[in-house]
Amino acid sequence: MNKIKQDFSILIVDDDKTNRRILKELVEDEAKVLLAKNGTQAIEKAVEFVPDLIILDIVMPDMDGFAVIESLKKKRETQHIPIIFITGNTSIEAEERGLRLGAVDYISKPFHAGIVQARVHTQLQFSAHRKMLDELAHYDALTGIPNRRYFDNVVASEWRNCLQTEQAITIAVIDVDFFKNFNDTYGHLAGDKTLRAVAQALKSQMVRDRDFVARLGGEEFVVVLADSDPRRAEDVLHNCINAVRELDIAHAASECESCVTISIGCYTDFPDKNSNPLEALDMADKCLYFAKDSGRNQIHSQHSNLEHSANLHIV
Ligand SMILES: Nc1nc2c(ncn2[C@@H]2O[C@H](COP(=O)(O)OP(=O)(O)OP(=O)(O)O)[C@@H](O)[C@H]2O)c(=O)[nH]1
Repeated sequence: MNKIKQDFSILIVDDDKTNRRILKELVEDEAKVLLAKNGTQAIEKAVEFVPDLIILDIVMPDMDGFAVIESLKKKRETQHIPIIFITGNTSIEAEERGLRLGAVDYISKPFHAGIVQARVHTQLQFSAHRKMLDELAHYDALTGIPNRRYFDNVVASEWRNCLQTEQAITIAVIDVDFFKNFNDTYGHLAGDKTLRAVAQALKSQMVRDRDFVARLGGEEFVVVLADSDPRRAEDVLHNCINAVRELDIAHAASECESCVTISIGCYTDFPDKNSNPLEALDMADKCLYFAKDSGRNQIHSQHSNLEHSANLHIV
């Protein structure tokens, strides 16, 4: 059996210290092991570390394994984590309940070491495939940053968060200036290299955990700044413009500068029940056209209920 080589982690949840130690020894060749001795600790560690697999005991004081799995399946950040029950409860009813609650496997104690290892190995292989599919589905192949699909998920969930917390959300659409001319002058491969460099420059400005940048397609990128003061959002976007200029990629065919630059359309909204992220994206896109019409290499920003609209030139 080939060991899984990727960086995996497994959370072992058992109230019995000896069981925790034995299980740890069985799986530690395949993955980094985290330990929890009760249900509360298990949930805390699952949320904090989001392990690739959880091995869960059922009979524990205070909170049993069924309550733990129910709680984990309700949380967005942990609901996808596969869970194997390992338990002394050998009844058919318990096994059926565990599987119906979403466990991927059910192993009875006393367990056979080789069987535990084989089943854990199988689940880690599934995890490896899931990760690969997730990568393909959510990341842009050229630049390595999140893609349009990932953006759609993030903006929808951040919109809901900001609606609940009554915080502002900023969506900014970013376009590389005169990129067709760039390709025509320097070739498509140089164009690809530039898109990768621009993506990294934008990513380097996403300094807070929730700051998000994705490639929308072609030479267009999008930034989401949730729970962010509009002034801070504008600062971040200024920094994006400067970071791209500082790449200092020659662009002899640009009609606004001698190096590669970007234009940004920025829309800030306080979400309410009548607004939605797609409309906000559309507004940001309209702002982008203003920025382009006004000479490119600049931000045009608008705020929904602040009656504020401005062109911010970068020198
Ligand atoms: N190298 C490269 N070029 C791409 C890629 N995707 C889109 N493009 C090119 O990006 C260019 C976009 O051209 P336009 O939409 O006319 O935009 P522009 O030339 O930047 O003009 P403005 O937006 O008005 O400044 C086209 O030439 C596309 O072929 C890609 O993945 N790699």
